[in-house]
Amino acid sequence: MFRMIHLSLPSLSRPPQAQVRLASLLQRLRTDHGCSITQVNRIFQNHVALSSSRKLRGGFRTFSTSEDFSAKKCVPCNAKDLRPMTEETANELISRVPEWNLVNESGVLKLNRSWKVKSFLKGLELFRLVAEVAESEGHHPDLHLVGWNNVTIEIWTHAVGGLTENDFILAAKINGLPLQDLLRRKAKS
Ligand SMILES: C[C@H](O)[C@H](O)[C@H]1CNC2=NC(N)=NC(=O)C2=N1
Repeated sequence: MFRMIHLSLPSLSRPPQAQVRLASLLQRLRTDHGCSITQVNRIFQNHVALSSSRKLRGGFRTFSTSEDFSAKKCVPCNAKDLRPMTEETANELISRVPEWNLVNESGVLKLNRSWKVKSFLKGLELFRLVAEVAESEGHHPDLHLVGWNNVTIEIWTHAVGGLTENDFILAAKINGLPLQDLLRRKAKS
């Protein structure tokens, strides 16, 4: 059973004091919330990001710092406590999905990446491979194929109007697809 722990988390942007406060906070997780040592260690090892939602007032979602996003599974987007992440958190995570860009489209944060494919049909084949991953994750990208060979994929969580960890998981899984044969060779510089 997933239990949301509402804690006023110290800002991690000022490491020295925050680390001390964080250590005592983690002690409180054990004493006040009955977390086991294993649970506390898992929270400590993970990057803890403040939820951007006022309603959660210091609630938090953890983003694994070590685990590769492609090894994770998306969660249903209709989960009640799902909130868009802050731009600060997105900027911390973007380096974990190489070749993807973080864009802010009229206030909505999205991930996007473009490819040049060999042909229109290869573009549709790329869409099919991506669609298989999306369907298995229950999380879907916006697909664009323009000028016959220019593919752009945008990923964001429509249910919350911004980015969640699901988007980074889907981007990482798309990075793992065998797309090489569909793509035009980069012109020799
Ligand atoms: C219940 C299920 O999670 C929703 O219908 C999913 C389907 N795929 C989705 N994909 C994306 N990108 N955003 C969503 O909000 C979303 N919602």
